[in-house]
Amino acid sequence: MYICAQGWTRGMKAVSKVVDEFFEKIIDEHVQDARKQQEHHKDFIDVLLSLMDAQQEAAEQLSRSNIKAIMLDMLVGAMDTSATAVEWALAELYRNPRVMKRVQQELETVVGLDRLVEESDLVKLEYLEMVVKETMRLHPVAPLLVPHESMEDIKINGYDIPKKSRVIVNIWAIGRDPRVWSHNADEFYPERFEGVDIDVRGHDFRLIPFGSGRRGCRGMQLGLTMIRLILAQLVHCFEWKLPNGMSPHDLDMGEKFGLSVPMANHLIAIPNYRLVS
Ligand code: HEM
Repeated sequence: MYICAQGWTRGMKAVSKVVDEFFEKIIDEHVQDARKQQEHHKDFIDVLLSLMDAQQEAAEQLSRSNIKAIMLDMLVGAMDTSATAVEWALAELYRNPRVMKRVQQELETVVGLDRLVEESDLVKLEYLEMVVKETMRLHPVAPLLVPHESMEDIKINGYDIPKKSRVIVNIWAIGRDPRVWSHNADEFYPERFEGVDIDVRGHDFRLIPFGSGRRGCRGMQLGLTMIRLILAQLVHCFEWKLPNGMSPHDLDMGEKFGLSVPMANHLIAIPNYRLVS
């Protein structure tokens, strides 16, 4: 018999029960809305439910448990990642007042100071996009992606990688490699992306914060939009000050290592409203 001394199994079962009830409630609400044929915008759960209904006769049917598993995947993938990226971006902006000024100037030119930034503004905010890329280069949220498995024997750079090897890609190291990013690889310098065709969408292996290929991040578009919009709104609406006369150079940029890498000590700053009304 196995006894879990720390009570982890019991703890995990309790968490799993709470999460399961939460997902059940969301699914029930969607089923009821669909029954009442209420006019509403069809979301992700509606689509999964209609697939489940359409496949009732099929051999491999999508079940309610499958839907809950997909919801859990989405929740886990989405929760910390965007928040961590925004926090790193803000910390770098504090440490680099020149870059902060340029982001604010771009926002003043494109949006002005009498309304909030909207999602439709994002395409015009080119410098902000460079700031997000530079943040993801130096502070990838998942620095080792997630472990992959090679499907075939392959040779890369003279190394034999047998089929079924566990492959871990160190994008943290790629992002700081001077052979890839030149002598100022450790510097936060968004201008390095000016006029250079490097995106974060998995096409260019120098910068793959969302991974690449068919196991790449499913929520990349949502994640990118959230990071850009939240960062733009925070910088546009507020002037930020560090507490107790702290200098930007005293900021602790230490990392807390895990599957995702947030700041070791969370950023604390004081906002001052800066819009006209
Ligand atoms: C800043 C935001 C995000 C970052 C940096 C990020 C990063 C990643 C990375 C690195 C992977 C592993 C890719 C690989 O190993 O090749 C991944 C997988 C995944 N992400 Fe994200 N993610 C973000 C936001 C989101 C959001 C918002 C969602 C969902 C709404 C999401 C859902 C997923 C899912 C479902 C997977 C697993 C894909 C699979 O295994 O097939 N992610 N993400």
